[in-house]
Amino acid sequence: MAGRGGLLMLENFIGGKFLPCSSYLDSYDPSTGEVYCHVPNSGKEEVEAAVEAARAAFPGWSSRSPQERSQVLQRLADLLEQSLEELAQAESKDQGKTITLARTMDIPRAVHNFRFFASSILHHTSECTQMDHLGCLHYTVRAPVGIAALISPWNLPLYLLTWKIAPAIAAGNTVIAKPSELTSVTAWMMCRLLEKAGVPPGVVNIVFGTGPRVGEALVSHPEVPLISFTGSQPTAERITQLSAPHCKKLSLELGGKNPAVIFEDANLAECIPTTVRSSFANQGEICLCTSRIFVQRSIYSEFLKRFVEAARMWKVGIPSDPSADMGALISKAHLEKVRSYIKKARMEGAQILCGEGVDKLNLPPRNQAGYFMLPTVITDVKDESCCMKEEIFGPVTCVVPFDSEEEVIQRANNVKYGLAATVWSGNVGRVHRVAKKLQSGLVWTNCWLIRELNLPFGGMKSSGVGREGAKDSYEFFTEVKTITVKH
Ligand SMILES: NC(=O)C1=CN([C@@H]2O[C@H](COP(=O)(O)OP(=O)(O)OC[C@H]3O[C@@H](n4cnc5c(N)ncnc54)[C@H](O)[C@@H]3O)[C@@H](O)[C@H]2O)C=CC1
Ligand SMILES: N/C(=C\C=C\C(=O)O)C(=O)O
Repeated sequence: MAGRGGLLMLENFIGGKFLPCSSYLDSYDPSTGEVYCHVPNSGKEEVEAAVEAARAAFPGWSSRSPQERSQVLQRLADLLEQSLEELAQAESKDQGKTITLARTMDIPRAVHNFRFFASSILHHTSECTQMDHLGCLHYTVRAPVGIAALISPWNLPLYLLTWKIAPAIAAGNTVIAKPSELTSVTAWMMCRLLEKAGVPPGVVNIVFGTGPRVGEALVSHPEVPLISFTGSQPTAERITQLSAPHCKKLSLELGGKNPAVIFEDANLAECIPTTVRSSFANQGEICLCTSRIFVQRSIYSEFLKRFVEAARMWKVGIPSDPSADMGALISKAHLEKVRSYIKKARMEGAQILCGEGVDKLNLPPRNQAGYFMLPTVITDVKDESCCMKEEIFGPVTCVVPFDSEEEVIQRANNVKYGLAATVWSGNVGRVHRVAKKLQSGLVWTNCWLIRELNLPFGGMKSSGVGREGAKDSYEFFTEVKTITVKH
C-alpha cells in the first residue's frame, strides 16, 4: 500500500482485516540508509483489539481436526511459494540480505515451515500406562494453550516468524505476532494470503511496532498465556520479568558465541569454504554463525592464510546483486555496534587481517550511506577479550590456535552462551567425543546448518530456554493432561 510520498505504508492485521494505526515508525532500506516504509507504531489499544479477535477465533479454530488445520497450512504454503520471488525481493530490500539468500534460504524455509508442521501435526502420539493390579489405565491428552504471543527478530524475518506461527496454529492456538519493527514487510505481505488460504479471521493477528511499546503490552497481557521469543538476551530478561506474575509458558531462543573447533586432520578443502559461510552468511546476522575459530596449532598458519584469502573473496554488494555473497547490515546503529568491536580489538593489540579498516569497500554512489561492512577476521586476540566473549552479530570472526583436545573444549565452553558449534576432524571417535563435551544445544561435525526440523533446536546457558522442532514445538504449544481411569 503506497502512503505519503509514495512510501510503503503497512497496516496491522487484526481479526482478518488491515487496520490503520494512529502513528507510524520510519523503516529504512539498509542498502541506502533511506526511509522507504512506514510501520505502525502500535500500542495497548491495538493489542486489546488483537486479543479480542484471537479470543473470538479460538473456539472454532481449536475445535477443528488436525487434518483440517493441516490442509489450511498446506494451502498457505502453496500461496507463499507462488509469491516466492515477490517475497524474496521484499525481504532482501527490508533486511539488507542478498536476493540470492532470500530466494534460496529465507522464503523457501518459510514455505517449508508450514509444510513441515502441516505434516507433523498429523503424526503425534500420546502416552498410556497400565496398573492392572489396581485396575487403572493412565493416558495423556494434549490441547492448544490459547492465544500465543510470537515475537520475532530482524535477522531472518519471515523464516523465523513462520517457524513460530506454523506450529502454534497447527496445534489449534490463535496467535498475535509482533515482528521486529526493523523488518515488518514480509509479515505484512503474508497477511494478504491468509484469507485465501482459509485461515479464519482472528486466528493469525499481526501487530507492528516497537518492543517497549506494543511488545510489552502483548507479553504482559493477562489473556496471553504463552510467549515464544527469538532475539537478544536483554530483551528475553525483560520479557521474563513481565510474564512472571502471570506464570506464562516461555520459549526463549537467544544468541550465541559459536565456536568452530578445527583439528589438524580436518579436510580444509571443505572446512574453509564452509567456515567462511558459517562466519559471514546473512552478514553474520544469524544466531548460529561462527564467531570463534579454534585451529590446531600444526595447521594454524596454513588455515589462516587460506581462510583470509577465502574471506576476501566473499563479495559484499548491493542486496539486489545476485552475485553478492553479503549485503548490508540491518541498521546504522547495529553497524556502529559491530564496528565498535573492531576498534576494541585493535586497542587490545589484536590483529585485523582483513575487512574493516584494512580493505576498501567498493559500492555505487547511491549506496555509500548504506550499512555495509567487509568480512573481518581478527587474530592474536585473547580469550578474555569482548570479541571472544560477547555476541557481535555481524561479519566478524576471531581465529586462535590451540594444542590439545582437552584445552580446546575448555576454552570453547568458557563463554556464557551455549547455542551451536562445529567440529572438524576425520576421526569419527573424536568428533563424537568432542561434540558430547561441548556446551552447545547444536553441534555440526564436518558441516554447518544442515537442519533436521524433527529434532530439538535451541541452546543452553544464556542461549535460551526451551527447544523448537516437531515434537518440541508441539509440546510447547499444547498443554498436556494425564487422565487415570479405574475400570
Ligand atoms: N538470537 C538471535 O537470533 C538474535 C539476536 N539478536 C541480538 O540482539 C541484539 C539487538 O537486536 P534487536 O533486534 O534489538 O533484538 P531484540 O531482542 O531487541 O528484538 C527482538 C524482538 O523483540 C522485540 N522486543 C524488543 N524489546 C522488547 C520488549 N521489551 N518486550 C517485548 N518485545 C521486545 C523486538 O521488537 C523484536 O521484535 C543484536 O545486536 C543481536 O546481538 C538480534 C536478533 C536476533
Ligand atoms: N533463531 C535463529 C535461527 C534459526 C535457524 C533455524 O531454525 O534453522 C536466529 O538466527 O536467531
